[in-house]
Amino acid sequence: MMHEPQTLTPATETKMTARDVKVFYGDKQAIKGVSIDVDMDHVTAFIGPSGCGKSTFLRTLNRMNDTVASARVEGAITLDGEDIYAPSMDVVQLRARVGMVFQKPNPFPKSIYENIAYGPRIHGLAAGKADLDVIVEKSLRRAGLWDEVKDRLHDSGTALSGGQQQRLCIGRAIAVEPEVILMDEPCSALDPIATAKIEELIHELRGRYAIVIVTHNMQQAARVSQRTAFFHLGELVEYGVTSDIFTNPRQERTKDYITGRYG
Ligand SMILES: Nc1ncnc2c1ncn2[C@@H]1O[C@H](COP(=O)(O)OP(=O)(O)OP(=O)(O)O)[C@@H](O)[C@H]1O
Repeated sequence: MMHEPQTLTPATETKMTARDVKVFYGDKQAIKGVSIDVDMDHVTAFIGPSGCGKSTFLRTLNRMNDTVASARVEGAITLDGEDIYAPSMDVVQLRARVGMVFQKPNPFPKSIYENIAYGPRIHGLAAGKADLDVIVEKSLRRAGLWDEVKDRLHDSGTALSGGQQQRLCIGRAIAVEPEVILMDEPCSALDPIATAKIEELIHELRGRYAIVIVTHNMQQAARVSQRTAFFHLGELVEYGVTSDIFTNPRQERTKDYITGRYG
C-alpha cells in the first residue's frame, strides 16, 4: 500500500495535496489511502480501469462527494495549504476555486451569455453590465468558443453542438476565476474533431490553471498530460512523468494496464 506522497519535480509549485485519502460509500471502500501532490504547471491525468476510483478521487478535490449521501471522506486535502474539509471552508467558494467539467456537457438551459455570466454575478465578480460583458467575452475567448458564438450570445446554450457545449462549460468554469479545473472524462461524449479541440484547449489553458483530467483513453492521457497517476482497485499504484509512465512504468500493474492486459 502506498501512503507516502508521490512527489515529483520539486521545482514546480504544488497547488493541491492529498494525504492518505480514503473514500467510503456506505461500508464499501472506494479509495484506499491515496496521497498525491498536484502541481500548477502541468496537466495531471488520472487513468485506470473502470471502477478503480478515478472519478471518486477527483471529486474529493472540490468536495463534490458531499452531494452523495452515502459518501464519507477521510484523510487530508489542501488547496494552497488550506484544509478544504475544514468546517470553516465555504464549499460554494471552493467549487469556484476548484471548478469542474463533467463527462456529459451540462450547460444551463439558458442563453450562452447567461451560462457564463451566472457564476460571476452570484460571486460578485462584476460591478455591472459592462463588466459582465467583458468577463463573458474573455471567458468565451479563453474557452476557444468566442468566434463561433459572438453573434448569437442570446441563443440557448443547449442548442450548441456537443463539443461547443463542453467548451461553454469550460468557459463557465473559467468565468469565476478558478485556480484548478477538474475534468471528468470531458471528451467521452464527443466526436474526434470536438475531442481534438478540447485537447488543444487543455494545452492552451495549461499553466494558467492547475488541470486534472480523468480519462480512460490512454492515448489522450499521453497527448494532454505531463503527469499521470495510475489507479487500480482504489489505490494509487504509480504517479509520474507521463512519458515515463507510458514507456517505462515501474509497477507491474501499470505495465499490465498500459499494454492492454486488462481494461
Ligand atoms: N454514488 C455511489 N454510490 C456507491 N458506490 C459508488 C458511487 N459512485 C461510485 N461508486 C463505486 O466506487 C467505485 C469507484 O467508482 P468510480 O466511478 O470512482 O470509478 P472510475 O474509476 O471513475 O470508473 P469509470 O471509469 O467507470 O467512471 C466503484 O466500485 C463504484 O461502483
